Formats: sequence, C-alpha cells, structure tokens
Amino acid sequence: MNFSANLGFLFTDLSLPDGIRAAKAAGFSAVECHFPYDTRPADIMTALTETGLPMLGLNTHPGNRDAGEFGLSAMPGRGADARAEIDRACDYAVATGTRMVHVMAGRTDGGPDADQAFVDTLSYATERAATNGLDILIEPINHRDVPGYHLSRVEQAVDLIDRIGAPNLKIMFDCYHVQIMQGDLIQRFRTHQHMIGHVQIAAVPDRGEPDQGELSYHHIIPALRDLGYTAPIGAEYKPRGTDTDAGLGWLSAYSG
Ligand SMILES: O=C(O)C(=O)[C@@H](O)CO
Ligand SMILES: [Mg+2]
Repeated sequence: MNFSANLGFLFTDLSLPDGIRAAKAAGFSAVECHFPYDTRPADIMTALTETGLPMLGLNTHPGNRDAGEFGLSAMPGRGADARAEIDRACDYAVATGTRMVHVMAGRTDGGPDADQAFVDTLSYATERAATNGLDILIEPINHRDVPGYHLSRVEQAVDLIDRIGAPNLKIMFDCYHVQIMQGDLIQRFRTHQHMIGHVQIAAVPDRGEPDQGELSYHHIIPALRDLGYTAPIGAEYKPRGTDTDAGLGWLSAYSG
C-alpha cells in the first residue's frame, strides 16, 4: 500500500524539508503539503531529491486566516487576488516538481455570484496549470469544520467539472469530509472515479489517525484498490498525540 504524508498535519514540529526526511524514514512513499510558501523551493527540492519522494500536491494560499478566509477563489470581487495566488501556487509547483495544485474556494454565501466567481477563477486556473502540465484539484470540505465553505459536496464538484470542461480539473476526494457531509463513500467514489485526482484519509469524527472511529479503512482502502485506484493515498490527519511517529502503528498494518 502506498501512502503520502500530508505535511500540513504530520511532522509539523519539523521544517518542511525535515518533514520530508521524516516521512521517508517512516515508510511513506510520497508527501504533500498545505501552504509551503515560507520555505524556499530549493530547500524542498533538496529533500525530495535526497529521499526520492515526490511532492504530490500543494494548496493555493488561503488568504487572511485571522480574518476567517480559507481560500479566495469563489469570493465575488476577489478574482485578481485569487488569480495571483494561483500563479504563485503554479510557480511553486513547477519549482518543486509538484503535479497537483488544490485551488481553495473560500467561504461564501453560496449564491450565484460566488458560483460564477468560482467558475471564472477555475477556468483561469486550469488554463494556467495546463501550460505547465499540472492538474487542478477542488476539494469538498465539510461545513462543521469550515462553515460556509463554498464547495462541500462531491456532486457540486462534479457539476463544476462538467461546466468548465477542462481535462486537468479533478476532485480531491477527502474521505473525512465526504463522510461528514454525505457518506456512502465507496459508491460515491466508484461513480465519480474518473474525475478523482487524489484521495485523503483521516478518522471520523476526531480527524486522528485512520485506525479508529466510524470509518473502517481496512475495508475502504482495499475497496479503492480493487476499483483500480493505485496512486498514493494522502494521510491527512491530526495526530492524537504530540509525536507523529508514535501514532504511525496504522501504517505498518498496511505494509507487506
Ligand atoms: O482541509 C483539508 O482537508 C485539506 O485537504 C486542505 O488542503 C485544506 O487546507
Ligand atoms: Mg483534505
């Protein structure tokens, strides 16, 4: 089994380059991150080259989180800021050999102006990313953790992809968010698999290691593999203890 360490939540006591090294030592086959922008791309590249791990994905900058922003792309009137962040994310992805950029929607009133803003920004993002051979991801995020997040349901992402019609626009299928908002994970994955670019996991409801709670990953992960999904699965959980390594017992259960 192939897993990617999400360095937005794992090994956060380390710098990103050292997090990459720790992920390698722990047995992950890839890494992904949230917001790497304070780290020089060259330092990321050094650690990736040294470990041989690929960086799978990164997020556009969320904006001013102190002011409640969690992405800008669906916010009416913020198109120029959103496009600048997409440019920055694509440049960073190119500099680090990263293939997927998650374009964060942000919180909106869910109205037609926000829908139109998101479509316009995603059209820009897919064209911009295509010039570098990158994929754009959009992620349904649950409303308990992020009230008002513009994109919260898988079928809403499917509609956007149909509407925009860009082959490099795909869904980040985060089992944690999908379970909280909708459930029926395996059937939903099967129905939309051709549009899914990346999968992430965490326990529900505590978002801890994927070995407790209401989702049985020992059933879900083999089911995804049986459906032909062979890419690394993103371990995007918040360790229950302070030490990421101490909680990695779940990973060894999948080895061999
Ligand atoms: O919150 C999530 O889930 C993510 O995947 C992040 O990329 C958003 O920060
Ligand atoms: Mg996620």
